[in-house]
Amino acid sequence: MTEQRVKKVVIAGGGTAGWLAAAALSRQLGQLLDITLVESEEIGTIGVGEATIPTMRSFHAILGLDEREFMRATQATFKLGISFENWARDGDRYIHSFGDLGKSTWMGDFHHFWLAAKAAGDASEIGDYCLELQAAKAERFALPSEGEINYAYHLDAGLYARFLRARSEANGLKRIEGRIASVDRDGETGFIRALVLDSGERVEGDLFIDCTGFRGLLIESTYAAGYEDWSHWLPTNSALAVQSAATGPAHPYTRAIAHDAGWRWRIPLQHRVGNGLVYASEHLSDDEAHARLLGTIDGAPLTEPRLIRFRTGRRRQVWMGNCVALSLASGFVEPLESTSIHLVMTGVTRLMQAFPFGGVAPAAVTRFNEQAQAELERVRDFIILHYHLNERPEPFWAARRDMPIPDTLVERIALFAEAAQAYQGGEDLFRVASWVQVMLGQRLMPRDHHRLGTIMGGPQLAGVLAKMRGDISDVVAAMPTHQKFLDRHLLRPPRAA
Ligand SMILES: Cc1cc2nc3c(=O)[nH]c(=O)nc-3n(C[C@H](O)[C@H](O)[C@H](O)COP(=O)(O)OP(=O)(O)OC[C@H]3O[C@@H](n4cnc5c(N)ncnc54)[C@H](O)[C@@H]3O)c2cc1C
Repeated sequence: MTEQRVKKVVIAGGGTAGWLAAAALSRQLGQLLDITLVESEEIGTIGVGEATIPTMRSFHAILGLDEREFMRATQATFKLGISFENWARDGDRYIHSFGDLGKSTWMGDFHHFWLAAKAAGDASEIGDYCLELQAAKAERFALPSEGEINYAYHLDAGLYARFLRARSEANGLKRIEGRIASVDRDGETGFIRALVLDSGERVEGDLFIDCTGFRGLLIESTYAAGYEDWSHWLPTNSALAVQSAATGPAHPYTRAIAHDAGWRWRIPLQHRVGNGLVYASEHLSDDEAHARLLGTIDGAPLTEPRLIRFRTGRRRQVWMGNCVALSLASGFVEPLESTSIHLVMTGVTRLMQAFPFGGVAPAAVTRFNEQAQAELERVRDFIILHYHLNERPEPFWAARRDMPIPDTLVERIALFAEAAQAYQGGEDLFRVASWVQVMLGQRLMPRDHHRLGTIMGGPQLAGVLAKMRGDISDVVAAMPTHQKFLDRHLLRPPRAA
C-alpha cells in the first residue's frame, strides 16, 4: 500500500454544494482527512435550489441525518412529484410523480397493460395506477407503516446550508471566512498548491473541490476546462426568484407552470413559498418577467425579486489535476426536474468511492469525468423532452418543437411513439415510470404496444385494473392531508385550516 498522499482537502465555496460535500466527507472520511472550507459571506450564495428528488433520502442516510430534525431545521415539506401545468397545451395538467405505475412484469412495463385496456375502451388514466400521484392530487400524505411511498422534500436553501455547516463543524471541519483572490499552482505539475485569500492567508491542500458556483473559480478560471454550451436546445437563460408568504396549506408537490417564454415554479415550504420565473431573454424582457412574476404569486412578497443569469451546458472536464468541480461550477441544466442538488450528491458519492488517497490517478479521473458527462447528458435529454413535445402556438415553443434534438432523445421518442417502449439506461437517473409519465403528459400517445395485456383477455384485465385503482384510492382516502401530516410529524401545534 502506498502512503496516503492526499490528506488535506480544501472545499472552495459554501453554498449547498460546498456544505453537502463538507458534511459527507467530514462524516465518512473525517478520520482520514483534514478538511477545510473557504467561503465568502460578502459574495454570498445563489440562494435558490429548494426542490429535491427522492435520492436525497438515501444521501441523508449517509450523512446520518434524522428526518424530523432536518425538516424542522430547514422548514421542509414533503414532495411527491411535480405538477406540470400548461406544458403541451394551455389548460393541460399532469403530475410527474415519484411513484411507480401499476405492476410491471419481466416482459413489459405496466403501461402496456393500460394501453391494451384503453384500446378496448377503458377510460382510466395512467395516473390512476400510481399511489404517489393520487396522493399528490388529493393533497394528502402519510408514511405508511406497510409498503412504501416514494417522496422527496422542499426545503429552505439558506437554512439547509446552515444545518449542514453545523454538522460539518461538529465533525471537525474547519471553516475559513474570506475571499479567494488567487490560486497558487505548482509550475511543474499544474496542481493547485494553495488558495490565496484577500487577507494574504494561504489555504494549502492536496485536493481542491470547486463549489464556487457558476464562476467555477478553480475549474474554469484556473484550469480552463472549457464549457459545452447546450443553449441551442435549452435557451432559457434567466430566472427571477422571489419568496412570498404562504397563503394556505402546503401542496405536497412542486408546481411548474409553462408560460409563453419558459415556465415558473412554486415551491411550498412550511413558513413561506419559493417562486421563480424562468425565461429566455430573447423572448421576454426582464421588466416584463418582473411584472409577470409579481402578478402571479399568491401571498405578499417577502423579498425583492432577484435576477439570476445562467447558460445551460456542461464543463468539458469536471476533474482536472487535483481539482474536482461540483454543482454549478461543473455545469447547469435548468431546475425543471429538481436535479442539481441530486447531482451534487452523486458527484460527492463518486468522489468518496474513488477517493485518491495514494495520489490522483489518470484512469480514475477519466472515469469520473465520463460518468459526470453521461449523467448530465441524460438529465439534459429528459428536460429537452418537456420542451420539445409541445403543441403551444408561441414562437418560443414552436422553435422548441421544430429544433433538432440530441440523437439519444430522438431514439427514445421513436421507441415510445412506435411501440410504447421506454427504458432506464445505465447512467439514467429517471426511471421508466418517469419517462412514461412525461411522454404521455406531453401528449405523446404510442401507436402500438406490447400484447401482453391482450393475452389476459378483456374482462380479466379490466378486473385487475379496477382492483388496482380501488386499492390505491382506499389507501389515499385513509391518508391525512399533507398539512395535517406535516404538523403531526413535526410535532407542532396544528395550523388553522
Ligand atoms: C434559478 C435556479 C433555480 C434552481 N432550483 C433548483 C431546485 O429547485 N432544485 C435543485 O436541486 N437545484 C436547483 N438549482 C441549483 C441549485 O441552486 C444549486 O445546485 C445549489 O444551490 C448549489 O449551488 P452552489 O453551491 O454550486 O453555488 P452557490 O450557491 O453559488 O455557492 C457558491 C459559493 O462559492 C463562494 N465563492 C464564490 N467565489 C468565491 C471567492 N472568490 N472566494 C470565496 N468564496 C467564493 C460563495 O460565497 C458561495 O459560498 C437552481 C439553480 C438556479 C440557477
